[in-house]
Formats: sequence, structure tokens, C-alpha cells
Amino acid sequence: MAPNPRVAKAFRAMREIGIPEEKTKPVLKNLLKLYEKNWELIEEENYRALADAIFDSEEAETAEQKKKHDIAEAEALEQKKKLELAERMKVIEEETQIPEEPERPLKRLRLRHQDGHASPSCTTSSPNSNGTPLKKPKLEIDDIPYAIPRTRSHAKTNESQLVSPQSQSRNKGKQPVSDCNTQPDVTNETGGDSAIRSRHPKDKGKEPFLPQTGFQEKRSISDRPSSHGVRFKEPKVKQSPLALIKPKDEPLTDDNTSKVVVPLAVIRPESLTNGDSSTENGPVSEAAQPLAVANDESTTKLDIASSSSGEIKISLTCNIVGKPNISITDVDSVLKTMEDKCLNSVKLLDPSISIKKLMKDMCECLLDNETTSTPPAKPSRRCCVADPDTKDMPSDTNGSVNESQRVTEDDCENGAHNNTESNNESVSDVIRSTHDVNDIAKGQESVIISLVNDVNNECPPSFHYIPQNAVFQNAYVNFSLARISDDNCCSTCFGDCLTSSTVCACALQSGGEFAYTKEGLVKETLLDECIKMNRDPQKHCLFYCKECPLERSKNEGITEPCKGHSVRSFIRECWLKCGCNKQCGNRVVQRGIQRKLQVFMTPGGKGWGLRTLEDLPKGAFVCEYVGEVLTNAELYDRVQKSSNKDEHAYPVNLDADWAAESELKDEEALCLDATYYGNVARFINHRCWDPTLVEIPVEVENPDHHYYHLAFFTTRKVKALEELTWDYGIDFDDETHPVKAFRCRCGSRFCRNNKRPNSK
Ligand SMILES: C[S@@+](CC[C@H](N)C(=O)[O-])C[C@H]1O[C@@H](n2cnc3c(N)ncnc32)[C@H](O)[C@@H]1O
Repeated sequence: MAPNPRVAKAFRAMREIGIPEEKTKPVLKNLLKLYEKNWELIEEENYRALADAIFDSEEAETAEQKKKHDIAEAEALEQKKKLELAERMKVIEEETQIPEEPERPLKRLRLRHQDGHASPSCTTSSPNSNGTPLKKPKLEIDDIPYAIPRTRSHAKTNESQLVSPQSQSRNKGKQPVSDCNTQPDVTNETGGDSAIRSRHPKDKGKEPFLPQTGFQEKRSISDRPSSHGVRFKEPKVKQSPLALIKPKDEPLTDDNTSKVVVPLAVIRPESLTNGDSSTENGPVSEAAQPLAVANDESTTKLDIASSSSGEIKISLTCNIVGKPNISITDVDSVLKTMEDKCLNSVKLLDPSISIKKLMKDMCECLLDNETTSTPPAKPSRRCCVADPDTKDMPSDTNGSVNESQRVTEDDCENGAHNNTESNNESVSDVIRSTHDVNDIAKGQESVIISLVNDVNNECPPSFHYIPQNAVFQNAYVNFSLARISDDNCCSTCFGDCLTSSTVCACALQSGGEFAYTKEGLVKETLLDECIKMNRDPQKHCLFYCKECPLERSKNEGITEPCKGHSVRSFIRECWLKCGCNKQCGNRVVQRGIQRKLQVFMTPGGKGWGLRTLEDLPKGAFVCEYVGEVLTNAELYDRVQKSSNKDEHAYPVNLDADWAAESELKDEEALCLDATYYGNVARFINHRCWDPTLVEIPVEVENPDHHYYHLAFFTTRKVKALEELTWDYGIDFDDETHPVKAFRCRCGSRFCRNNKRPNSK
């Protein structure tokens, strides 16, 4: 068939510019389709459109080819990498292979544990952690949270320091926006039965400690309690002479080896299996706990040993042929070199590898393993140490617990530690978990607080017992006497204010009534009001900050609106500037724990709990929530940095009087965290409904209410051995909360975590 003359003409025109017919043909075909056979468009400007289309298609083809080539190259590279990786893995395997012998005991012990024998590892008491090896809060050198005095960045003027709390309250600039569905009972303000101090013009409610605002409210991270045992890296803190309490300086983990004075026992792996303990490396203390030795077939030997006081020593013996006089002066540089070596030779390792940490982990594994090796018939309570000096337990009156119900010295004898060096806290954080079962407070309270576990093998979490709050770092807590004006104390009183015929100035501060009865109990009106408010904070006066410090602490650029704080009633106690004596009836909380209490393992999966060993009347002071005083920003930071956010002890917000503040500075927006430093209150479990305790803010030293004490009082009569519980105010529906809520096992009828299907 004769070619279409227009087609032939197009071919010709393209040939003239050097494009062969076979290239022109497909492009022309496409172009005709595109232009719907409109030849004029193609022939315009001497076939310019056709030429352009041909050039474009050439370019596209080249690009396609290049792409294919690149893909092929990448695949080849990938393949090469895989081969290299496999090669390296092989090398690592060969290099890190541990001789079979030393490993065997570990494996066996783990298997025994898996076989269903009680886990001897010191787990946290989280119900979820049952049966898993202990993950103790690791406090590394830089991690130890000291109770450090605040570094006050801006001091208040003397003028403002001398303003009485009430006038302070009156003079607060802004009128808080409140959401009072039910107005607080104003009769209290005018001399009702309760000794509350209204901090807000209209307020009279209590407020939940926790920054929560009611059951349906979403709370911010610092609002909500969370479980203990979180690991976090604390910011480095500066020491200042203004601490409330400065806990003992903790010795640093890595220095411990230098403090080991007791020769360490070492046992060969084979002797672990037959119960025979042969030793080496010099004399062995009688009480030393045999551990393990790993022997390299060649010339290197790894020893792991513990002493009677619980230190663990890892030592590596190398055959340094040709360098007989070697002396290592700088361990850090050795570690650094080793880390570099690891990174260079085995490039797969995490760049933040730390040999120190590896060695610490090794210690933990070792402890785990060692505990697992305890015969199941007599489980070890390795972390618990009975101190012979504190053997006297609370007497058995009023239904007190009997001897068989507590963990005795015998219970602990299988442990790695005996009591000979129980006062020696100069060891690693492993040892920090050592608690005296006869007195967890270690003599720091005026009563002994024992600890028992009749349920499982768990040890109490690692923390420092402190009987009073301690400032962590930035919290502004000012106890200066100059801040207490004459109106603010009863300097002319004498003896016991409660029995005085004249009305004491402190009573005037709280509406003319003391909060306590002569028997030292909180008066019923105040108590019932607090209980009611805790049950349904929504129905009470809620205050919304204009700029909420809790939201601000998140430091996320856009500050979310305040979720609300309940305005609470305060108890006001006499203090140093008052003329009364220490036994004054208006000094209850400041005298500390007076009741017989016991930390015990709950049978219902809530971990450790607190119970009373004596019958308690309604309104009795039990204990204060004691912990580190942190700013909310510090707490937020702390929780964010923690690797296990849901294992944080329940922090509480000191926001009971934020309504009285026009604007809170960061260092004034405070909270308490008992995760690392705390008292018995850190063991009190949550109960959604009808808890045995209620928390009430108590003013002792501070006329302003940035800082105050949080005291627990009984909500009803409590029988000896009954568990003490309080409502954390937790919102179990808040799934956006960074700290995961636990699964509530409070067992109460109206448990908020076990709602009926359509209750939402
Ligand atoms: C402040 S601690 C209380 C003491 C804790 N049980 C312990 O063993 O240390 C809070 C933690 O206790 C546990 N807990 C408290 N109340 C609970 C409840 N009602 N149900 C389940 N677990 C609870 C949770 O693991 C929570 O994170």
C-alpha cells in the first residue's frame, strides 16, 4: 500500500534533521492519536511538535534506562552488604562465644524459675511484673536523685513575704474562673465545725490531690499517679545549703569496688551444681555468697563474686605475657578504649554502648540468677534484711499481727546479705533495695513499721525511706520565720491550744475552729466534706487556671487549656512561732506516724500495700504522703525521660490552693514524687470507692500554699489488719495519658476501671 503522502512528508522532514524513520514512526503515531489526526498541528512550524515529541521520548527512554541501571546497582550493593553482615555476625559469634561451662548454671536456674517455682527475683510490685526478673530502678552515678535544695531564681520581696495568707488570698489579682456546680458549704467559713481555711473568695471545697479534675476529666502527665519503679536519668543537680532535708549522699555505684573490704567468694560453676563451694582468689569470708566464674579456655578468666555485705565484684584475669609490671591507673580510659574498640570492630553495636552499664547489667543478671538458685521450699527474701537491733515488733494488742505473719530473719537467711553490714549503704543500687523487714523506716519514724510477704517471693521496690519531704532541685519552698506574721501564729498561747479558754490565733485563721478534736481526730464535718469531695470532685468547686502550670510544664509550644483543679479545705496546724508546746492538740501531722502500720504483700495482685496493725477510729491521722518536692516541669521531664513510664510511683500535685494564685511561677507549681524517696505512703494502694483513707492538705510551715503537707486520715473505723487505701483520683479512660494506668484490682463495687457496659 502506498504510504500516506503526509506521513511520507513527515518522515522526510525528520530525516532532514537526522532522525531516522523508525524513531519517527512510533512518536508520530502517538502524536496523531493525541491531536486526533489533526495534521495541521503536526505540520505547523515545519513539524516542530513532532521533533519535540521525538526528543522528549528519547530523553524519557534515557532516563528509564538510567533508572534501571541504578536499581540494578542498588540491588548489587544490598546483596554485598548482606554478605558482609553475615560475615560480621559470624565473627561476632566467634568472638563473643562464652565457654559452655560457666553458662550452664545460669540456664539451669532460669529454667527452674520457668518451671513454676516462686520467682525469687526482686520484681517491682506491679501486678504485671509477676514472675519477671527484677528491674530495679537503676540509679547510676548521674542518676541518683538527691534531695537538693532549690536554686531560687527570683526571691519574693519582703513585703510580699509578710503578707498573711488570707490577705494574700484577697489580694490575688485575678478572679479565678470557677465551675461550681455546687457551691461549697459556706457555713464552715463562718465558724462551722471544720477548721478549713478558705483560700478562694468562694471556695470551700476540697480538691483531689492529683491534678485530676474528676472522673471524666483528662489529666496531664503530672496530674496522674503512676506506678513506681521508673528508670530515669536525672538532671545533674547542684547542691545548695537550703535543702529541707538532704538525704545522705549516696555512694556511687562504680566506686564500690574500691570499698570492698571483705574478701570476695568465688565459686566455680561446677560447684554450683553440686552445692560444693570451692574458692579462689584468696581468703573467703564465711558469709560470702558463692556466685560464678567464667573460664576462658585460653588465658582469660572472668570472675563474679559477692561479699557478705552484698557487693558484687566482676573481675577479669588476663594473661599479660611480656608486661609483668602493668598498672592501670585510669579505669575510665580503659572503659572508653574498650567502647571504641567495640564500635570499631563490631560496627553493629549501639553507638551509646557503655561497658560500665554492661557490667552493671551483668550484676543484675547475676543477682537474678543467684536468687533463682534458692531452693523453692525456702524462698529467699534477698532484698530484705532483718536487723537484730530492731527485732522488737509492735505488740499484739488490738488484733495486732502475730509473729508468724511477718518476714523474720530466718526468712531472709538464704539471701545474699546478712545483717552484719546492713547499715552499710555504700554499695550499688542493687543494695538500695535492701529493706529492713523489721522496720522499713530504719528507725526514722517514732514507730516501727514492719514488712511481711506471705504471698509470694517479691521484694519491696528499691527506694530511700525518708520521713519528711525533701526538695529535689528547683522547687521554691521557703520556711523562713520572717514570712510568718504575728497574725499568722499564736505566739501568746501556752501549753495546749485546744484546751485554752481563749480563741487561739491559729484557730482564727481557720474560721475560729480547730480541725482536730481533743482526741486528736479530724472533726467529722471537715472529714465528711473531704470524703464527699473526693467521691465526686465535679460537683465541687473547680478552678481553671488561666495558664495552667501543668500544661505549661509540657513545654509543647501551644499550652493546652487547664483541665481544672478542685479548691480544697486546709487544716492549719500550730508551728514554731506559736507559743504552745509540741504536744498541743493542734499539732498532729507534724508529730509524724503514731500508729502501728505494716507494709504487706496484698493477695489480690496489687503488689505491696499498707495496713494497720491496730484498730483505728474515724478521723485518725495515719501518715503523710512524703516524697521529693518537684516542680511540675521537673516531674514532667522525669517521667518523659523514664524508660518505663507506667512504673512510676504515684506523684501528687500540690494544687489545692492554685485558685488563690493569679499566676504561678514554675518553681511554685509543685508536686510530690515518692518513687525514689518516700515514706510508707508510697505503699498505699488505690481504691475507687469507699477507701479507708482520705487526703487533706495541711499547712504547717508555709503561710502560702504552694507547698503544704498531704495527710491521710481514716474515713471510718478501720479494723486491725485491714488494708489502708485511698482514691488516687485516677482516670482510667484517659488513653492519651503518657503514663499508662494500671488495671485496677480494687475490688470495690463502683470500680471506675470495671464499669458496666453502658455506664460511660
Ligand atoms: C503508689 S504504688 C502502691 C504500692 C504498690 N502496690 C507497690 O507494690 O509498691 C502504686 C502502684 O500500685 C499498684 N496498685 C495500686 N492500687 C492498685 C489497684 N487498685 N489495683 C491494681 N494495682 C494497684 C499499681 O501498680 C500502681 O502503679
